[in-house]
Amino acid sequence: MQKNSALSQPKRGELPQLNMTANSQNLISALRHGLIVSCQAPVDSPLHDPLVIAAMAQASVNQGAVGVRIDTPAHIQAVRKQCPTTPIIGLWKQQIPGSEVYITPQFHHAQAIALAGADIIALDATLRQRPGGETLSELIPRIHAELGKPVMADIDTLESATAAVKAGADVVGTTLYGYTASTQHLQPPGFELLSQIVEQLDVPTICEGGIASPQMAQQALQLGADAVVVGTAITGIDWQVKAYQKAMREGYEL
Ligand SMILES: CC(=O)N[C@H](C=O)[C@@H](O)[C@H](O)[C@H](O)COP(=O)(O)O
Repeated sequence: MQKNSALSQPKRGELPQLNMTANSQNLISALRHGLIVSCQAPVDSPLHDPLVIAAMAQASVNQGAVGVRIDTPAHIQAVRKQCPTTPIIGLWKQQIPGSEVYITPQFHHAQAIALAGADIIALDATLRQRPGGETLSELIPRIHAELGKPVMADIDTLESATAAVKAGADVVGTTLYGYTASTQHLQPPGFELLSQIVEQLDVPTICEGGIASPQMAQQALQLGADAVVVGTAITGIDWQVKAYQKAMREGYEL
């Protein structure tokens, strides 16, 4: 794997001064055609613990994951400590009253996850109104200029992907396909959306959401994804056990 200078660690509380273009390119090539494991857990789960999340991240890296996707500053900090050179896509899920945007909604959330050690800042890049009124085309350049970090735009449609690229996103991800009012009738993974982005936009694209088997991850690459994020199918014990339980109970009661 190419040595990624962007991943060298700044001193605590410091943000690195980076050449954004070189930084983004290094990161994208470090992730190329690889598996990124999303190590997250529901807040009411015993797995929602920095040490547990860091152990899941380390286990993923040991088996060949090229990066991890991590929620909250505390978990990012723990993973950064455990896996000093692993690319971390960081986010911070925050529900803000009156807004549907919850993945890294505002600049100060991006700043907190950058300081915690994230290499790439993932944020909601749907066309929905952001809390605080900051637009995507203000937020992304601000993250570049003040935090020196590339941005992964979590989109739901081709329109939002196009707007994100125009706003300066370094990578787009199909993360929110199926999770917004305009896409809730659709079932992830967003393979059709992925194909449209690959055909129509010139931007590195990550297939994320609903990848439930190695074969599906393979299919995403064949459709042109630059990398694939898998969460629930690998690290989602709570969700998986619930699904098994439900299906078995239903089958038994029939
Ligand atoms: C929609 C949303 O909030 N997605 C989140 C984004 O970080 C996570 O809850 C997902 O687990 C992640 O996107 C990976 O997807 P899947 O777990 O389906 O492999």
